[in-house]
Amino acid sequence: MSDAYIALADGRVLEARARAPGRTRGELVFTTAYTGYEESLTDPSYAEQILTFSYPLIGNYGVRTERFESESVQPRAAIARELTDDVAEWLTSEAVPAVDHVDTREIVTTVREEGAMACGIAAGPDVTPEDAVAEMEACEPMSDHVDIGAQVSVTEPTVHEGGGAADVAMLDCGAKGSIIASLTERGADVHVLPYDATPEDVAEIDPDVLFVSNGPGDPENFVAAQEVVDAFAGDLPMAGICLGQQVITSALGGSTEKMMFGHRGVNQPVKDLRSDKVVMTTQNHGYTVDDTGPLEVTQVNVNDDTVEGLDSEELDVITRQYHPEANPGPHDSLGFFDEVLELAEATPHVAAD
Ligand SMILES: NC(=O)CC[C@H](N)C(=O)O
Repeated sequence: MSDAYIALADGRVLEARARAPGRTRGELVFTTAYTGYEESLTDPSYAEQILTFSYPLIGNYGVRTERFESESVQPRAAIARELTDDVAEWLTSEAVPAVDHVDTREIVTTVREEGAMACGIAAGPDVTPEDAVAEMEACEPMSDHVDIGAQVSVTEPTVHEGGGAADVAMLDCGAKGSIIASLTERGADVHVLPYDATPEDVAEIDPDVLFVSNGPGDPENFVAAQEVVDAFAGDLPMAGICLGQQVITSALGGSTEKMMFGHRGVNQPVKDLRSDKVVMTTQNHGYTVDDTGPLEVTQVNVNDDTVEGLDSEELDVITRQYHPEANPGPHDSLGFFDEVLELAEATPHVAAD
């Protein structure tokens, strides 16, 4: 008898071992990252998802809060071939269900062939396969989580001082801590605003650059952030990472679409079209820009040609689909933050009309 079950939308129920008890549901995704489980498990972009690790052993170098990207565990549940006691205890204390002793290759190939899908988990003494199926059946599509920003954003404006080299107004749609740190380390003061901040809130800061953070779910649901981008387009330099790229593009007249299973890992090759160089990048996204609107494609994914970087000299915009802050992952693309600071210093302060 198993003490954990994973129910998939295609009707299968997999047996597993409970490592942190509970019942839950979410969109089933996988990451191929072989390190960085603490960063992934605290990345707010994983809200409402169940994260499968394709790397078989997760937890082999402990759990340290210095490596966290936010204050809590963000995916609804974790699945691995083998979770160490350290990770199991951490997830138990955070009340996030976790299971292991399951064939994660089967889960990964299923998601690759059928797409990210609804999933239910039931773990702990006395659970039944039907419990997991009931969870899976109650799982809503990601785009139905219309106010997902409220789960991951600050509720009050917060300032992170970096020395006053520039004032960055950041719309916090679920920002990773290391994105803020990458800006403060370069001397910027980062004024973090709630995901539903208004153009007036941004104008009050009188920033040098508007930054739209990463975040979970469907970018089309971040309506307030799109309104802010629209209000300042052409007047204020802008930058964004991941959801930030998607929100900026949509607000400027482009559009996004859902990918079949997305990109999650630390070895995604990205080609810069201007220098012809390829760098390795960290990624975590399930949507992609399909119509770039007024923005020009500067970087593409070598595997599938999806848009990885955009800019507009006229509008003073630079964005990345991947994660240049590289937590976890290769440091090839850290220079993006220098470009953001250059953008910030290039233009005098303006206020919203
Ligand atoms: N890391 C992110 O910002 C993810 C963006 C968006 N939620 C997606 O899945 O595409």
